[in-house]
Amino acid sequence: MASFFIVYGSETGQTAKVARFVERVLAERGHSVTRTDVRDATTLPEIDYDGIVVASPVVNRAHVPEIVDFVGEHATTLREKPTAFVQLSFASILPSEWAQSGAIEWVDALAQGTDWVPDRIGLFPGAVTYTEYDWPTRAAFRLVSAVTTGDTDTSRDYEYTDWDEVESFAADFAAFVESGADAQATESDAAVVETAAGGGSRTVTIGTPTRDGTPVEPVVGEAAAGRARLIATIAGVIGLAGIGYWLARRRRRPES
Ligand SMILES: Cc1cc2nc3c(=O)[nH]c(=O)nc-3n(C[C@H](O)[C@H](O)[C@H](O)COP(=O)(O)O)c2cc1C
Repeated sequence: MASFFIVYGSETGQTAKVARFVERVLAERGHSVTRTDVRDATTLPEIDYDGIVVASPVVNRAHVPEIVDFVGEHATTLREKPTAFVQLSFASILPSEWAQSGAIEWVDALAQGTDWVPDRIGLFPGAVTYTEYDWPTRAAFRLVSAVTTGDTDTSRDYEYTDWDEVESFAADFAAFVESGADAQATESDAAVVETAAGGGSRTVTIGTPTRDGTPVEPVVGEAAAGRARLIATIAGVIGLAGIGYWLARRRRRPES
């Protein structure tokens, strides 16, 4: 029996759900598991576990700040132990190459900032939980969804996480820890690639971007697509005006 520590951050609950699921997979293999919401833990336990799982969604192009702090604080321990990092994002829902490479770049940024390269990395599609969002977030996700997944019914939530893939990932990490960190990736439906980062090798599991694995065509009507384009154009003009204003102010500001 090995001991595992799972620490996660979650804004709207999907990563918490994944953390609970990973806990169950590990426990079913006979391991002892401690699972902690990074925000609930007033003091984090001294980490002395055989394997550590860190999980975070991407929110506004970054991981949950408390998770980043946790990794920074415990980087030495994380470098010495078998570790897995689980990332949930909207980008991983999308089959396009830019979205997929963007998803791994967030992990690269975390690894570079903390000098920690997890042994196993899982990039999984998250969820769009319209019913949990405030109206600006709901509107933003409706717009993004209109031009990507087509899932724009804001009266319900959309879960894209493939639980079989998360199970394979958790089982693979368990096998890795059980065998003294020598195990190779097990069979999985998800793409598993070996890459080098920061001088070490790592195994990245890339969750299937859509429910059935086929690229999604934007399933929006012409009118909706036209509205989305108009809003995007207005947002772009406002953004550019903001940058112009900022530059103008900077130029006028006297050198100190
Ligand atoms: C306010 C907000 C900002 C988000 N920003 C991003 C982002 O920049 N990139 C991305 O790929 N996904 C983004 N997402 C999608 C989340 O990563 C996804 O919904 C994930 O499942 C959320 O996990 P959680 O429920 O554990 O918070 C964002 C979600 C929210 C609510």
